[in-house]
Amino acid sequence: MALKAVPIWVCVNHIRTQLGFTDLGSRRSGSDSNLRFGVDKSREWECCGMVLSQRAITPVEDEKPLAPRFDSPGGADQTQITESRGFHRDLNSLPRPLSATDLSSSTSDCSKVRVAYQGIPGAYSETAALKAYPNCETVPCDQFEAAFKAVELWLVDKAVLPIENSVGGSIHRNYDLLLRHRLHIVREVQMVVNHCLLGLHGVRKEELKCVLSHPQALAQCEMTLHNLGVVKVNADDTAGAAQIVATDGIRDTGAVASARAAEIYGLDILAERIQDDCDNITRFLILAREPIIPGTDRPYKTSIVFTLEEGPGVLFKALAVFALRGINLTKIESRPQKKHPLRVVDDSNKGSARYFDYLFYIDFEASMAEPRAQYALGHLQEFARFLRVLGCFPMDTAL
Ligand SMILES: O=C(O)C(=O)C[C@]1(C(=O)O)C=C[C@@H](O)C=C1
Repeated sequence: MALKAVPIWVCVNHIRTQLGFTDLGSRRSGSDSNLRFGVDKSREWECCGMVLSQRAITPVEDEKPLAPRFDSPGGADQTQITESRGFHRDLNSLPRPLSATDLSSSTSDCSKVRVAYQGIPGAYSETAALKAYPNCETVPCDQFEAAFKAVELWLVDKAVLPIENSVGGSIHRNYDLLLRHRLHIVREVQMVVNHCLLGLHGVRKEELKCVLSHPQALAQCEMTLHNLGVVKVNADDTAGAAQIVATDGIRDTGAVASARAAEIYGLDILAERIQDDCDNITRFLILAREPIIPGTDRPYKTSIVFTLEEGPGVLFKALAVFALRGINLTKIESRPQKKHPLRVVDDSNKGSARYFDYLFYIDFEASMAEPRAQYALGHLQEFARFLRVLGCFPMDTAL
């Protein structure tokens, strides 16, 4: 497998303190892993340096060589040197370093952004993409996996991913995808989701026998659908359900979807705001190939994932690194480690014990530009077996 330098490589000096740590097993300190109130600053910087070297190079399967340029007397030599190291062959072709202007423009001038989402036009994920980037071009994908791949293959700039809902809870599969892929969370979007019951023109809701929708949407309308006495049928996404109802033309089948989907697929809205909780909010993440440069100009959140050793109080210690620094946690999620779901711990007196092995996902309210966040992660690194920063991004405070 070839190694290829990605654009982030040139940004590393600008984001020294802000990026994630990966695979920290080999760096763990054998010394003090007890809680303490201060940390050694030099150590924090050291671990960031380690991260940068790991983040600078991403393995790719299909490296396309850059054409060498000989526009200066030293050009050929320079090209040979960089080629032999397997890095950039042409330093002039490197992307320019990101600046604070890039960060602010990425949220305002969105005209050329292409955003992949799972579903078809009219899906809530598409609306979330348009909320984040009002002038963006939305690109439908059949699966979430395809949306991730579209970003990785440079077919689109970003992907939007529903991650949790105020009624249905976490979308676990999407947590797993975050870890499996190497994209960065660059933004979050919180959106009120008002579900409608849709049907063919002239149908009354009492006539419906069957209702199609995305499982999350069906779960969010559990009581309404139960009271209607309909059979719930899963569809890939809410807009896809509306499309099926429209194209199949079955009068006793409805869909739970958005008002926008009703308009797109020419269906009647039989009932509005049918979700069980009127404050039905879904949180979406926007993912990109490169992280943003975190600031302190507004409230930021940082998302991390880590694993811990087995033992009493380890999770307590992990969470205390934030509490000790007055950092608020907004989310904690645990997922099984799919490749190593069980950990065997040998206790020579009592034989070996088998434990479920977990990944912990945490969102905390602080920017990686803040020393307290850097210290907290340096501290966590002391007893985490693995730690990765999934992204640091502005909090969505507008609803
Ligand atoms: O099916 C859609 O329209 C989606 O965008 C998916 C999705 C989800 O996965 O949670 C998004 C928002 C709503 O919570 C319901 C469904």
